[in-house]
Amino acid sequence: MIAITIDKAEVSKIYKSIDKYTHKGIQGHALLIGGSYGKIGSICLSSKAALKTGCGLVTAFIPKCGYDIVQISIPEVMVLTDEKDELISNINFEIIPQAIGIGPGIGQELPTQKAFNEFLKTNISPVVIDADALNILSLNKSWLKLLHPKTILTPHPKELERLIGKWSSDDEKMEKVIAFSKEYDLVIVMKGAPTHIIDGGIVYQNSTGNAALATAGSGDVLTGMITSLLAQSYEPINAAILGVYLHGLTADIALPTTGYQSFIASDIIENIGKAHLTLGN
Ligand SMILES: NC(=O)C1=CN([C@@H]2O[C@H](COP(=O)(O)OP(=O)(O)OC[C@H]3O[C@@H](n4cnc5c(N)ncnc54)[C@H](OP(=O)(O)O)[C@@H]3O)[C@@H](O)[C@H]2O)[C@@H](O)CC1
Ligand SMILES: Nc1ncnc2c1ncn2[C@@H]1O[C@H](COP(=O)(O)OP(=O)(O)O)[C@@H](O)[C@H]1O
Ligand SMILES: [Mg+2]
Repeated sequence: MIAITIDKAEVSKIYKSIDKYTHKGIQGHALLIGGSYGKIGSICLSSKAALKTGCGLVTAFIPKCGYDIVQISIPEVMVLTDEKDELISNINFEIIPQAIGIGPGIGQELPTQKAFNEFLKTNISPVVIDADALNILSLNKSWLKLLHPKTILTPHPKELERLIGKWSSDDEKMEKVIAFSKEYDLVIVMKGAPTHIIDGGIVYQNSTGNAALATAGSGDVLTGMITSLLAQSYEPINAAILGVYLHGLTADIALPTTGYQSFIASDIIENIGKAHLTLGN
């Protein structure tokens, strides 16, 4: 096993500054798929985080009940809706996104499981899989074979346990995740304090972030950030590394003004610009 610390020196090697003559068409189009009745906020957070991380265009695919919510809270984001009001039942779109993030707030209802299966069978874009989309995979483990190489999975500890089963020590957990990553050729963002990223036999350990991130929606924001970087043509492992680093850095930057208690997921989004500025333009 090779262990690498994700710090400023490591991230500077992969960071791409913005070309003076770029335009929104070149900056990449990210599609965020998720949300259900009562959890539209998750996709608002992911979509806004994607835009603030630098991709040129963002579309959210949500159930109908979220239409006004997303359009009013983030006018920069385009919206496509499912035919159902309260959940996603048929993931159907004509745009060609450079990256897709799927799962925040999507729920695990049977029609949503079916829609996710159909999506996995037909999708051709690089993907980040999070939250309930991970839980749906755990309920249907044979679908793991449908994932393209280097698909990014972003489980928190409970989601990870549902995917790979229980462990009795940190060493055993790492062994199991490495084996899982190798078996399906996946990039695993193993969220926690600290977050590790596992790509086969290489384990990256993040150095940014703090307990202020223990707040609702902070993972939804991370999904938007990594999807945005994928859409900007970062290789999957580099999108995961840079996304996790910047996400943690926002909390380190904000902490002196927010303290741990009042920091919320929107504060991550507010501080993405300052985090970027520590690396370049
Ligand atoms: N505003 C919105 O719309 C929001 C919508 N959201 C959406 O809600 C959906 C459900 O997602 P979810 O993660 O809340 O539920 P779930 O998978 O059951 O996991 C919870 C359990 O996991 C554990 N656990 C978690 N972290 C851990 C850690 N670091 N370390 C250790 N344990 C940890 C812990 O288990 P316990 O320790 O209690 O056994 C906890 O009870 C999903 O689609 C998501 O996107 C949310 O993002 C919130 C904002
Ligand atoms: N104590 C902590 N220290 C550092 N990072 C944390 C801590 N608690 C949570 N995080 C980070 O916050 C995020 C939480 O993700 P997740 O549990 O999916 O949140 P949600 O589903 O509410 O959006 C992860 O990136 C995790 O690493
Ligand atoms: Mg989550």
